[in-house]
Amino acid sequence: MYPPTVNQTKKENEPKTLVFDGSILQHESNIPSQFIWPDHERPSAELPEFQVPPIDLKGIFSGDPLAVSTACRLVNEACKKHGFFLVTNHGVDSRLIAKAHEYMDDFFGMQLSEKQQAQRKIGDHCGYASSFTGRFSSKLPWKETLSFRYCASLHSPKIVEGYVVNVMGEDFRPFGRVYQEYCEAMSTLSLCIMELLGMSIGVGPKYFRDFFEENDSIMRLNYYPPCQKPNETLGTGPHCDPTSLTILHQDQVGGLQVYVDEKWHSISPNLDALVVNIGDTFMALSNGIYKSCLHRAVVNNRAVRKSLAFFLCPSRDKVITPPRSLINAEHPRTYPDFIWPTLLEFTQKHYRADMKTLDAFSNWHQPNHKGIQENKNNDFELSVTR
Ligand SMILES: C=C1C[C@]23C[C@H]1CC[C@H]2[C@]1(C)CCC[C@@](C)(C(=O)O)[C@H]1[C@@H]3C(=O)O
Ligand SMILES: O=C(O)CCC(=O)C(=O)O
Ligand SMILES: [Fe+2]
Repeated sequence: MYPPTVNQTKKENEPKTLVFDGSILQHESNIPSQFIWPDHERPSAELPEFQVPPIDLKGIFSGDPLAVSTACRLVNEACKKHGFFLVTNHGVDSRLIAKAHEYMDDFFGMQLSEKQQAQRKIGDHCGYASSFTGRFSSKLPWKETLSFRYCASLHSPKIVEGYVVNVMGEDFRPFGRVYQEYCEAMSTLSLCIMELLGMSIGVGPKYFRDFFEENDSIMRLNYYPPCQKPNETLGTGPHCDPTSLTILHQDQVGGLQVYVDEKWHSISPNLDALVVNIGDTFMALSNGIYKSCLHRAVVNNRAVRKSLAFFLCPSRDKVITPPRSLINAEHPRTYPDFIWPTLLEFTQKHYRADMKTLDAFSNWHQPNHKGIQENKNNDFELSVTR
């Protein structure tokens, strides 16, 4: 049913994989060509700032009817238009967030050889990766990442802590504990936001929440070293997250940009706020009514930038299908039914996630799906002929 996995291994006559050592490359003015993005995708110097009203969750937690109706209206407007919003008074302990950022400095400040103890394997999404030099051949992101799998199911208690100790050793247990606690806080907040999304679109608090009670999510630490050519590179290229919902905390350096009204806008740092954006899987769950947010991250030539991204994903066996009440003449079925592991595998083995992932996946998953063309410029050479 599925095409053979794209050939991931480098052939012997192919150039040796470039090694991205941020501690060295951050001082280089001669940037390797693999990191240089085409003119039309490069960041522009001056950008309009996007004024987005933060949604105060304090009233939601207390069940204040006026606060709930205001939040539903703001969320509905934002998600129909561009797919992101900010939340404040979110209930996540600021000391936990600060600790998570501190531990990132410790980990990414280590020697490359030490970080590579947690090296991410080809086709897997967990572990340490330095700009995916072994995975993509061009438009490489200027970043190092460390990703964990988080499971809310009671069958996988302390999965993050256990993974960290397993790959990095017992000395890293406090490190693992902080991210275990951080993921638990993100999972709890995600369920509250899923209820809000359900009420805002008119299907009630339960329908969406039920997909994520036992979520099987991804936690990603993004570490962006300074770059001497910040207008020719990108920390993370333009994309929509293939996942369901992303809760992101960016540090005070700033660099997150979202695409709204045909223009890129910068999102100013706010240490007390969390950025929430709709991903492809939730766009499918909402039958295309709520939009997957197109965004990217730029780098700078003076300071390291860090962000903590929690990618909410449904239980592996849940079939992603919108509620019948969201399917009508104005909104016919837009995407096929699928399970998240299939879309995840598509992004890890066949298609570099970008702004057209869900369209490409729909076409690949259900070839007779009308009018959808995969992105020919994608990095993976799709081994399938259709
Ligand atoms: C399921 C995922 C794939 C990526 C991490 C999560 C959600 C976001 C995806 C990603 C960040 C989108 C841009 C391209 C990407 C390759 C990256 O720059 O990291 C994507 C992640 C990935 O495939 O590792
Ligand atoms: O670092 C950021 O601000 C954005 C990162 C991002 O979009 C991602 O990791 O999916
Ligand atoms: Fe993203």
